[in-house]
Amino acid sequence: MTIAVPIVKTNGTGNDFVIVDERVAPLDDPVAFARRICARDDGGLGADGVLLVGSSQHFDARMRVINADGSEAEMCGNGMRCVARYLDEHDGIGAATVETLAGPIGTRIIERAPYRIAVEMAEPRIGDRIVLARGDGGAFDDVTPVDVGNPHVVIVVDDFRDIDLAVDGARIERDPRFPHGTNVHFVALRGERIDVVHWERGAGATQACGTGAVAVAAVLMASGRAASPVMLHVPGGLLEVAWTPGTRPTLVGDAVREFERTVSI
Ligand SMILES: N[C@@H](CCC[C@H](N)C(=O)O)C(=O)O
Repeated sequence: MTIAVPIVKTNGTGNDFVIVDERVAPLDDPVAFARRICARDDGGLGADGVLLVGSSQHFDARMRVINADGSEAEMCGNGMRCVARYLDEHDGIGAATVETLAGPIGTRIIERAPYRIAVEMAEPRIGDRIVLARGDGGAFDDVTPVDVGNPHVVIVVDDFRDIDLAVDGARIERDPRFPHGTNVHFVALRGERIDVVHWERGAGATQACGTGAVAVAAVLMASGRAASPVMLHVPGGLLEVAWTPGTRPTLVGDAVREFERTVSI
């Protein structure tokens, strides 16, 4: 039997998602759906993941995050802005609290034309600095694991020419030191300017990663290399993170609705 599923294609700073409102169209097999719809060739729409919006007993809604490879993530910062816009447009909720596997997350619409949204993220837990081997026999010596509800490593390098994102990112994502896999962020500091490129667990290279932006900002602030609020230049644009240790950080960025349609599965 073929089922018609209404979807919204959306992105936050270029990190792109397919939203399915499970309150309207529950999916039997979200993993298979994500793998098919996220494929950038082979007949898919192309996306970094699927965001499932559902009802929550205690909060305004629930968001589940299924990566392009079908794995489930605890949280997604850019995706949360897209869901916040969806809840604003479809449910009339401008300030939502959304249940996730990383706990309840608060959202607030700052502007609507164009959409600019603040997300109150989970407080980052910064691990001890470690060294990781590079593919060429050298080492990355400025590596910090950070938990933002989902796992990240922040690697500061002198120059992006020193890395091969696909090779180094994929290897570190599966390094046995990170039993649940990890998102990987390479950071280059150029005076006041902070550039970041991302390799996401379950999705590969992405234009932006919101939880990753919080991880990067937290590491740079905690080590005295940046002060709040931090502006991060990522491939898809700019992300802003404000944080005072001991509180929850705020991530601010856009939320773009690309198109809505019904797909048959
Ligand atoms: N793009 C996201 C993070 C999505 C989940 C991630 N790939 C994981 O597996 O943890 C963001 O904006 O935070």
